[in-house]
Amino acid sequence: MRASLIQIAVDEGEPVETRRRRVSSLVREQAGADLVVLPELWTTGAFAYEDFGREAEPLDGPTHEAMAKAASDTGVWLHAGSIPERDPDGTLYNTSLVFSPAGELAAAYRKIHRFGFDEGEAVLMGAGRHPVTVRLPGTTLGVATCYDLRFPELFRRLVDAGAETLVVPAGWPERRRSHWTLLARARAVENQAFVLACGTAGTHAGVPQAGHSIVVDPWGEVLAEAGPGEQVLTVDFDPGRVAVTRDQFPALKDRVLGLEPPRR
Ligand SMILES: O=C(O)CCC(=O)C(=O)O
Repeated sequence: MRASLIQIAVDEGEPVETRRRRVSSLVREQAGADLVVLPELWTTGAFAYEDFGREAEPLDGPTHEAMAKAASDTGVWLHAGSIPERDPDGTLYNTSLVFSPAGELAAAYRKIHRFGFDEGEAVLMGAGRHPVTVRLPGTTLGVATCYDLRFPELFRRLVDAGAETLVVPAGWPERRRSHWTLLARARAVENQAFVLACGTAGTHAGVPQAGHSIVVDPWGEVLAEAGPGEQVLTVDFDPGRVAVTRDQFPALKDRVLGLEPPRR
């Protein structure tokens, strides 16, 4: 299976519509890939809080339209990263969109863990409630977004639902790059799954982005890692390695569920 992670630069100064066209072209350049992955909130930038409301779109808005067409023109599965989605009731969500090679929306995932503590996304957006998996020929994706990477219990739910390839679009800041790499490897090792984590480059809202998109195998080895700038990271991997790893080192089978409360 071939995956291409498009680590787009999100800089202010580039109008959203220009970036949408540029990203569409980059997706079309990935013909021959099976799966193309984009980062989190690449229309606005994950830290451009003031733009969330202005650029929010309905699920079937302009990014949906452009990405559905890019996926079908290219004949790839497209994890189109996330958009600021405006629900008909007015609530904003950080919502990831996954398209089939026919350009159909295969899944929408509203980010469950919102980042920002008492500001930004955490107060401006609603929280998703539903983990999401997507069945592809050859593997099942489990999707999560950026800050979700810090919450292993979500990934366990995805694995329990059959996920073998964990896809994490992000807008991770340079300041905590060491956490990004460490957590991507940890989620791969503990879940014995591939992790495809696609970040952004550039600087927006004064926050330099880490880049360093990364693909990790079920043994925790890094198959490919991007640099800090705009880059397409292409990697070939064998989804069958998940079953082999889980069979040869069956740690997942040793999980003990339903423990008693801690003794004090
Ligand atoms: O957890 C972090 O350090 C970064 C998270 C983040 O930037 C996000 O979820 O948008």
